[in-house]
Amino acid sequence: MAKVAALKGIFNFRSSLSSTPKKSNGHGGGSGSHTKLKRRLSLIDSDECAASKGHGNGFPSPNGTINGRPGSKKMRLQSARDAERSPAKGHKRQAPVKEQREKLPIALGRDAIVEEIRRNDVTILVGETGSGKTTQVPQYLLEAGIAGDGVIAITQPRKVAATSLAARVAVEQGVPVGGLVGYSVRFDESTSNSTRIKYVTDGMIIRELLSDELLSKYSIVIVDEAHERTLRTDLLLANLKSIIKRRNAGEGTSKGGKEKGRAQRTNPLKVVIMSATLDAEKFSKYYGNAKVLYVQGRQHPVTIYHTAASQQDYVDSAMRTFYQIHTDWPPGDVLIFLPGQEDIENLEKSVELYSKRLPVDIPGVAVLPMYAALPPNQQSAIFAPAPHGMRKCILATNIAETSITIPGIKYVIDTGKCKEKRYISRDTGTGFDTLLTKDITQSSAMQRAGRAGREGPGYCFRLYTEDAFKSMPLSAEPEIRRVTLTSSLLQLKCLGQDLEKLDFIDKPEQDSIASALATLYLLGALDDSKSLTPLGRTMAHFPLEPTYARTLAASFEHGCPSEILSILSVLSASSKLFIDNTDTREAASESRSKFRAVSGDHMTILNIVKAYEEIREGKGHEKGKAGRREWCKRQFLNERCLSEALEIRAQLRGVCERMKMDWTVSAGEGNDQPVLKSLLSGLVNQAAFLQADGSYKQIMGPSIVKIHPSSSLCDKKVPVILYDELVYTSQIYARGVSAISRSAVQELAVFKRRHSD
Ligand SMILES: Nc1ncnc2c1ncn2[C@@H]1O[C@H](COP(=O)(O)OP(=O)(O)OP(=O)(O)O)[C@@H](O)[C@H]1O
Repeated sequence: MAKVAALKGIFNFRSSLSSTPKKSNGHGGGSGSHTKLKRRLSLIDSDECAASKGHGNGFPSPNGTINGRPGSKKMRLQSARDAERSPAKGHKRQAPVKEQREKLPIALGRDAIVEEIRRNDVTILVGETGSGKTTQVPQYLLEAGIAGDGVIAITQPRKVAATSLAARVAVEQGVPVGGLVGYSVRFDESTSNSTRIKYVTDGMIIRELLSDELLSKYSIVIVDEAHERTLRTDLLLANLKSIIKRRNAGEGTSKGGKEKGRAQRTNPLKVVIMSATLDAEKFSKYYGNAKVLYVQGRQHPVTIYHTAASQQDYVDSAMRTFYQIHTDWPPGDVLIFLPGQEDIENLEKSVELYSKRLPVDIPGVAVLPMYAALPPNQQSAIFAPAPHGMRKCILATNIAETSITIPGIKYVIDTGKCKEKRYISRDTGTGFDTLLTKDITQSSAMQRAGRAGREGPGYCFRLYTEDAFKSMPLSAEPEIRRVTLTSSLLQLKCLGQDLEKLDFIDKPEQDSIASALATLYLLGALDDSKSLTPLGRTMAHFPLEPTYARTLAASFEHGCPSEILSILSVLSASSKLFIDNTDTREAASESRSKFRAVSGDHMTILNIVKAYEEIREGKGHEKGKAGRREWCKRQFLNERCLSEALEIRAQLRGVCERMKMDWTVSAGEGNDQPVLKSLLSGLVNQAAFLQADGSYKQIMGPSIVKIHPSSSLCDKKVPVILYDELVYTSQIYARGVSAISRSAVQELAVFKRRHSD
């Protein structure tokens, strides 16, 4: 015990975390160490995660309740205490899956849910996190025969949720994944003719619309986590609305004359909208007053703590809170929510550093990062049990916020921050998305807390005050109102639909629509009458942003798809290739000089990919994974980016093959011009002329930009540049820069004249 006390001294919890509890939930009688923690944290009871809560939280009123497993507050606290008294309980052997299924709160409402969905075209189902919506509802519907001969699709905003849910439901059904239960996510599918329950990302089902506009193979589409309001979910909701009208004999809503209509139906569609934190009324109205069902209760309680004062340095607070849990609390893994990769990497280093200083009688820590840019095999590592005797500490972005159950998680630490995509408009009428760190919403906070308490009682430590929680907006602004619509507009054009006319739950801004139209016109995907061109149709087949899809299409004209695929794969990876900061810039530049191409950064990227491939093939001195990592480190390159890029490239090559486009064609060693011309076709909006004072002026915009110090062209003066992105600091910098030829500039000038006529 003396050792532990000394350890706490090292971490020196802030006074804001050391204040007296504001309000106790009454389960303070546990171990001495637990009492100490309570003194440091302001302890409040969780309303939004409590077992029997059905109202008072801004969500469902009990009126529509069809099911309940209403544990009293006393009962909940009792079970939490039990867990603390016998720490081993957190790791107890799970009951057989059949028993687990029957114990879920949703199980009591099974018949009522099935009956309501049988009777209605559209049903909205709201139930607490962990009540069993996502895993059970599809199985109930299949077992009740409601799906007929069709497939039941369950959409998810994220890949990892779709694949892990399919795995879980396959276990529950006692079948292998890809048989009765399957999944389909970007570039990865596991289904067969016998698949009847299919977990699918919202992006994939939108893509399926391109080949089957009525989604005719599905008899039921369940839109899960609808509260997230991703752009793709909103697109799907709008399409489902019109598909129901067309497939269900023109009735469209869940009310009125349906019995008569039903007799004439051949292949009707049912839609179920689900979430734990949903504005049910809004969705109900949107679907013609669709029926709303509430599933009350959660299987295990989650106790929530807020800090007494706000935390300036959330990464540091997360680290201290983690070690407080690790040294004081019973066994159980910890999930920490952070906004992005950079914070995750920083915290990973700190947690690992301190774990080496733990006294011998304190268990070790297994730190696992979890963010979108990680390769799938590293993402799935979080689902494996911690090595014997260790505590798992998962550092995640909001990729782990909804839907998933991570075995072993008992504690959640919520920093209250996330990254949100936002559209920055330009005066040219076009714009781009950028990621901004911001405070989360109440809905996110509840979802994050809901990742604990899935296998037993859980605890959520919020690194923000209760007042801060109360002043958060209930849910995020729908993506359709804040991100660029270019990609979606292109997909809709392929479906023969008009973004302006589609019946969205929230309409997009006129400016965003105009900007998306302008960009697609510039890229040649639309003609003067806003109609889709054959080029636009080809572009839509590539799972790339339209600018890059245009570049790829152009590379086939210029005879260099092989090179362009390598470059675009790096640019499409979720993390940056160059590890770059002011301190190491000179050393990095020197060690990378051997890859440097005269024309600039794009050809340099190509040289790096080629060198990395040789290392992977074992041609260098560096062997194995560790050797590759060491090689990258020496050149200040990010290995994660390169390995992800090779995966992306393989997937894109597959798409080209399916479209009978020969991606093996190459311009040949040192032949930069075709590659740069192809890039210019896509990045037409991202070019600038040299000015007399050495700065550059955008061709398609008003801004004066400088070349970023990290660029290989930083101290060169070239007549025209094209760039990947602009970075706003004290001035505007162009990053990822290449020099383009005068003839290419002339082509661009002609293009610009034509555009402004
Ligand atoms: N992979 C898994 N391993 C172990 N148990 C699981 C797994 N997936 C789900 N469960 C169990 O099933 C319960 C219900 O999960 P499900 O995802 O269906 O709930 P939900 O109501 O959809 O929750 P959410 O709103 O958070 O998505 C979990 O709380 C957990 O007990």
